[in-house]
Amino acid sequence: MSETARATPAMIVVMGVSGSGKSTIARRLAATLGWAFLDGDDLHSPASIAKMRAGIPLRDADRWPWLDAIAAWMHRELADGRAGVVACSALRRVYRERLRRAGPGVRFVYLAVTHEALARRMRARDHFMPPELLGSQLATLEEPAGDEPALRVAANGPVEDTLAQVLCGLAHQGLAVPRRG
Ligand SMILES: Nc1ncnc2c1ncn2[C@@H]1O[C@H](COP(=O)(O)OP(=O)(O)OP(=O)(O)O)[C@@H](O)[C@H]1O
Ligand SMILES: O=C(O)[C@H](O)[C@@H](O)[C@H](O)[C@H](O)CO
Repeated sequence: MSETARATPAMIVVMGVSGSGKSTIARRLAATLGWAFLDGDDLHSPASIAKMRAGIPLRDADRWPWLDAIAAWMHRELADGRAGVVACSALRRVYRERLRRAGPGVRFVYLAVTHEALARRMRARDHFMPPELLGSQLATLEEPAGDEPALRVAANGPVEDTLAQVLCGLAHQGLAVPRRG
């Protein structure tokens, strides 16, 4: 890792549609690296949670204040010199651009999962997000383009495989090494 990379704390946003494994992978990644962790789901307004629970997709107007609250958390952590990991859908490019305002260290890990695996995972869990919203999630998703600071990971397999791929990809970019001991 270069000294420059070491000097600028990283803020990794684990992104993707509902059921792709963002919360699971982001939490594990933060624990492995010893970095701060935020689950973006915890910052949704009660009104947004009620909407999703009722099977109504969020709209841009619902998401902007939420994304700004997440960006504010990332900005505070970076300003205090702390690296972090955030779970946030960040489905559209404009949402990612908004999150990147938090600071130069913001990067994305995109969990790419097949429609079938997503539907299976969403049916299997107990969560406010109903499986019926998967269609609108996929319709809204704009996969990160080549000019965005994003690592794409195929995340159809077991959690441990996905985590290993993420760590390997980040290490390749000189971004993160698991803490020792
Ligand atoms: N490779 C994998 N990576 C992450 N999660 C996986 C994987 N395989 C299976 N799962 C399971 O998929 C489910 C969905 O994971 P999780 O809740 O982390 O997704 P999410 O993207 O945060 O969803 P949401 O945005 O709706 O909160 C969990 O029950 C998790 O254990
Ligand atoms: O951006 C969105 O459409 C939604 O906010 C969802 O993706 C949720 O945050 C979450 O992932 C649900 O569990």
